Amino acid sequence: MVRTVSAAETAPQTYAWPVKAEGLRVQAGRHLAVNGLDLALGTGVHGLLGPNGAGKTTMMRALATVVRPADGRLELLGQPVHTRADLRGVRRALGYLPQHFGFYPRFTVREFVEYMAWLKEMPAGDVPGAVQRAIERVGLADRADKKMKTLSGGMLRRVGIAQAIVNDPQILLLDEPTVGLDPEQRMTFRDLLRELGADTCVLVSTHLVEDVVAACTDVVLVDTGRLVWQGTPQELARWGAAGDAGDSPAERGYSALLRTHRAGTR
Ligand SMILES: Nc1ncnc2c1ncn2[C@@H]1O[C@H](COP(=O)(O)OP(=O)(O)OP(=O)(O)O)[C@@H](O)[C@H]1O
Repeated sequence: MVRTVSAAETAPQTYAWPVKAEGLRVQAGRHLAVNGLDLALGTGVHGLLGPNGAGKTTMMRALATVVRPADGRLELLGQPVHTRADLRGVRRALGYLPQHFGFYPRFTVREFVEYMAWLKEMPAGDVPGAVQRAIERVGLADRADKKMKTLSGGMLRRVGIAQAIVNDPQILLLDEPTVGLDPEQRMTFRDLLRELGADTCVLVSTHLVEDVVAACTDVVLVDTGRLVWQGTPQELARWGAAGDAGDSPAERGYSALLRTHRAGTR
């Protein structure tokens, strides 16, 4: 299949970071869930770690432009999105799997992914091929014409990943994509992540430190709405000591960094 290359893709890149946040503050209801976040993300797979309530979902929602920041700066693909700018161009280049995504249960997998491709304003001629490829990449080709309501939880999650990648996004945001995936599918998904990270800025939130070690080039650790630490999975593993909680060097590194951060903020 020959993919149509948009003008945006051939234009010279004028920004240093696909994602750049400075002093970002984002409300979740009345709560300031992201509270002064500084972050720069390049091409690659960034694993977003942090305890429950750290602000990961709220941060993803701001990056996906579904919630406007309360304060600070946020630039996506070099374009400020914290202002009232026209976001259509940026949104066309985004892929987003929310923590909970809605769908019409009577749609087939193919109809749903097509519908999302249409919402992302993909050229009509590109849609059927792109949809088929996205469905194949998540291993659901044999279910493509089954209704969404007949799928298992793990399969639905994979449809969610398919809709997020259908437009070959430049920024891909995946909020807990591996929830409900069986071990075999998690391995396949890690391969897909590595493949996508070659030319895309991928941010993937998870509670599974082992997934981050296996598939991410970079780790982003957040707590109480702020960046605690950023580095490679190998550096994360070096932070842990024998007394830290966890079953692997990276899990112990995670515990050690959070402990140190919390001691410093008390
Ligand atoms: N609608 C809301 N109203 C008030 N507080 C909220 C709302 N949504 C989220 N919060 C609070 O904001 C904080 C951050 O929530 P968020 O869902 O972003 O965290 P998270 O890191 O994704 O957590 P988890 O790992 O549990 O998914 C939490 O303290 C949460 O209780």
